[in-house]
Amino acid sequence: MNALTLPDIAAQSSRQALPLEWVGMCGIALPISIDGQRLSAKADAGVSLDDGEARGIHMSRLYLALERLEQEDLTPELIRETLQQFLGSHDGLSSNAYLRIHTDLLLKRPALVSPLAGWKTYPVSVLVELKNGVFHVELKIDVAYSSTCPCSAALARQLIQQQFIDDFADKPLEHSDILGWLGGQGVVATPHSQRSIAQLHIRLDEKIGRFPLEPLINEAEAALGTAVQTAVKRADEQAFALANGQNLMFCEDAARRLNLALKRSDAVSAFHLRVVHAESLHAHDAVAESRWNWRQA
Ligand SMILES: Nc1nc2c(ncn2[C@@H]2O[C@H](COP(=O)(O)OP(=O)(O)OP(=O)(O)O)[C@@H](O)[C@H]2O)c(=O)[nH]1
Repeated sequence: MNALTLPDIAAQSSRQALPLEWVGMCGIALPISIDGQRLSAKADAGVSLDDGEARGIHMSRLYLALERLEQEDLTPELIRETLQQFLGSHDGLSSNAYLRIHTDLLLKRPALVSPLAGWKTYPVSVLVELKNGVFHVELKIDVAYSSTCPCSAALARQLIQQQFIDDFADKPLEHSDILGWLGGQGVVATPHSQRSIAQLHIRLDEKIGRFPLEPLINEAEAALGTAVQTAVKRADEQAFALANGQNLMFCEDAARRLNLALKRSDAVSAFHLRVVHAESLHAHDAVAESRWNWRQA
């Protein structure tokens, strides 16, 4: 037992009386469960420090309030209660509470044709705040997909047409010759495509009871049509080539497709999305953004 009283610096008065918008801890290791899946997460937990005279907040009280999140499945209601606990333990000091949880969701995805499947990770952040008594829940989800440039595809087709003119200028058009030509030397050019990423920042409807991560990812991937694959045999790769050919996309096209898909979702009340095409034509990226009902909280 320590005979001396432990100094409590946080309880002292601040020399510069000034409120602060956010004070807390970032990068706290936290095991969580989402829909029964155990995940490794990092949490950023904070409150406002409204009392400008107070030297500091009580970090340990926020840290300890996170304990419940490792014991129960993560839901908006559980997080709301955690934020209320943040504020309850900072009575007179704080009126706003914040929590950000960053994790990688793991989903098993089937191959396009063969009876195979494999795992994909989706970086996900759950961003919540209890500000002026109003509870906001947002999700950030990254979805990777392939985009084939429609302009490049048209230019490649034109070169193939030119090759056809050159190769068949003085020849009768025989079915077997054309078939062979199409499967070989005729296709002289291919369009460029790139691995692309859709960064979805979604504000959830306040009535939502669970985090609809998998449904939102499925809707985004369906809208794009070219989600990156896991287990791939040649039959799957051929189906992927067809999917790319049927879904030629500029970044603007991808952003518009996602906009329409998210607007259809009952779970979504607002969004700000960003698509990034890591161009193979350029050393820089092609980027488009789209917002709906979006106001910075
Ligand atoms: N406020 C604040 N605390 C910090 C910081 N860095 C480390 N800490 C430490 O976080 C620890 C926990 O703070 P408190 O929650 O106030 O700890 P406590 O006084 O034992 O707990 P309570 O009795 O509940 O107030 C303290 O030892 C602080 O020194 C900082 O930048 N700000």
